[in-house]
Amino acid sequence: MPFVIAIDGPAASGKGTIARALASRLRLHHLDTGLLYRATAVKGGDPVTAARTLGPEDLERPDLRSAEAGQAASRIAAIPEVRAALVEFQRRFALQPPGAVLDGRDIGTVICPDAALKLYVVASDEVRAARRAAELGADAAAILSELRERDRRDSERAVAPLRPAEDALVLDTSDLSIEEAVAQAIAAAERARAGA
Ligand SMILES: Nc1ncnc2c1ncn2[C@@H]1O[C@H](COP(=O)(O)OP(=O)(O)OP(=O)(O)O)[C@@H](O)[C@H]1O
Ligand SMILES: Nc1ccn([C@@H]2O[C@H](COP(=O)(O)O)[C@@H](O)[C@H]2O)c(=O)n1
Repeated sequence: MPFVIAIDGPAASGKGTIARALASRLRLHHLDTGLLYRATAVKGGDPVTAARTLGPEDLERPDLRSAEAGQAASRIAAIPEVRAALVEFQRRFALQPPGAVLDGRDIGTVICPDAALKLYVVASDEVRAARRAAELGADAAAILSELRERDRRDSERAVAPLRPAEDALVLDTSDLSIEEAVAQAIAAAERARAGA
């Protein structure tokens, strides 16, 4: 049985940083599922067709990480047919041996409800905005309102809204360095692997 770790949480909380480190440390595959929604939005045209025809080249575009792509992604992510078009790929990815780490918004609740470990990564709005602003070289106040708008849309949508799975472990990274946050996640993964 592949070892699957589901990581969810609001924008810029540190999900991807933790997911990459866990995958590298535990030698698991990693999928940043937000990229699928960003690529669908940036591809343009009818979003359902874009999601159904997404190819590897769409995931390599240099403009996927922008704040605009994030906003556009959260709009098309509310369309049930877009989500449905992306489910199968994510589930197949998760089942590759020896296992995988997937990060997103609905991994623990919808995509991989049987994951061995579910982490819900959070940080205060201000900390998230400061980190993302530093990463993009952008203004923290503008980023703060962009993150809040995106989180609200992601939490309020009818299908697969952003929320912690009932059995998720909440990891608040507000006062943790990257090394401290990763260490806590690795400890949780080792407990899950040992069946504790
Ligand atoms: N514990 C931490 N301490 C300091 N900086 C951090 C920490 N965790 C993540 N970061 C930084 O915060 C930024 C956002 O982190 P990351 O991209 O991992 O978040 P995310 O939740 O995956 O974002 P998104 O929702 O956009 O996919 C990055 O620049 C990352 O280096
Ligand atoms: N499992 C997921 C992953 C992402 N989304 C939507 O995509 C937007 C961009 O995601 P990032 O992780 O790259 O910031 C996000 O705001 C969500 O709207 C999703 O719905 N489900």
